[in-house]
Amino acid sequence: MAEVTLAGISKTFGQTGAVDNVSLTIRDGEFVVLLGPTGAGKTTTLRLIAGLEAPDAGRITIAGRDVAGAAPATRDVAFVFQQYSLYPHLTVYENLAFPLRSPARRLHDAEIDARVREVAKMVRIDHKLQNRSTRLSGGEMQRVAIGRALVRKPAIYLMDEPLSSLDAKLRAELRLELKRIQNELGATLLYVTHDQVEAMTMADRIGILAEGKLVQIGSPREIYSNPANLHVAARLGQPHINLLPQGLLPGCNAPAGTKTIGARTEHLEISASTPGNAEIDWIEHLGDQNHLHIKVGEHKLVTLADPYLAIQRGDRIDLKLRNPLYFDAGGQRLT
Ligand SMILES: Nc1ncnc2c1ncn2[C@@H]1O[C@H](COP(=O)(O)OP(=O)(O)OP(=O)(O)O)[C@@H](O)[C@H]1O
Repeated sequence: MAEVTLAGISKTFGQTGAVDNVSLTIRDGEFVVLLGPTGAGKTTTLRLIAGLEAPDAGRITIAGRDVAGAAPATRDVAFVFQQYSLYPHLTVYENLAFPLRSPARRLHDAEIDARVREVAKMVRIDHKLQNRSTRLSGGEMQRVAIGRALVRKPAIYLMDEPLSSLDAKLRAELRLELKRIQNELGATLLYVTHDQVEAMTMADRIGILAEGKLVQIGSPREIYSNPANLHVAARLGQPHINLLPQGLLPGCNAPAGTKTIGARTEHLEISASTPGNAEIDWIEHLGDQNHLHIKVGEHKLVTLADPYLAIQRGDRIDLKLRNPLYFDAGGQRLT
């Protein structure tokens, strides 16, 4: 595995800026997740590294080698796409073996066989090796697609929302497995998603992309607790961070220039009180937790609560802030 660097990479398509001056190092053995809304430039970044697009400006190195002008096949990367893209006429075994059969590799059949069986076990598809790839469930097909990337040991794995077409249960399962496999292999991996749970649970570092720019990069904890601006704060956290005007709630010590207060569940203190400064507008019961919808005058906010909290719709409460996040008029974080 190897380190991959992007230095000042930009790419436009006609009038559309897709990637704007992005600099990023994916360290050897690191799992980096690019998180951003649709159109943020995530896929384009992967395609630039793979050599499927050429940058307008900037430099990409893979294992220390400048890859400008190098064809995709010579870049030593493995790409997993959102859709399974398996060879339908081949068995699972042959799909997995395919990348190893290239004449340039000159691998013996015994070596290929050993590697295919090893990877099939890793992605837990070893019991279906002789099945036609079309006779598999969606989750199994995606395991094979991931396995087909893993049979090779490239400098970097590039994965573009590989779990997004699966149902929630399978996604959660494969998320864990992918992280385990990456750990076992010590693989360098750049993974694109717009799913914050995937980013939080798998990444060593998360890079937040917005309109082609890398707005912030850091560990999941850093990005969650220390967002650089409103955009980043709004990308992580469930329910979404509440954005309130300065002065609406008591209990904060806002620095000069504060325009907006960012309050997540852990930044809010609730106590039953009449008359109180807020009212419970609605309660959503999710089983293991409740979402409390709270009205403060004209403003509405949402917070998580213990399902055993003795509170009902229409109750008056006292709502106070506890070390919330502060943002200026331009949306930049103030500390
Ligand atoms: N081949 C292309 N031709 C023209 N415009 C393109 C092309 N590829 C991407 N774009 C544009 O570049 C911008 C970034 O696209 P990109 O696919 O990288 O975003 P993304 O973050 O991966 O989005 P998504 O989550 O929807 O996949 C978008 O505005 C998109 O329309």
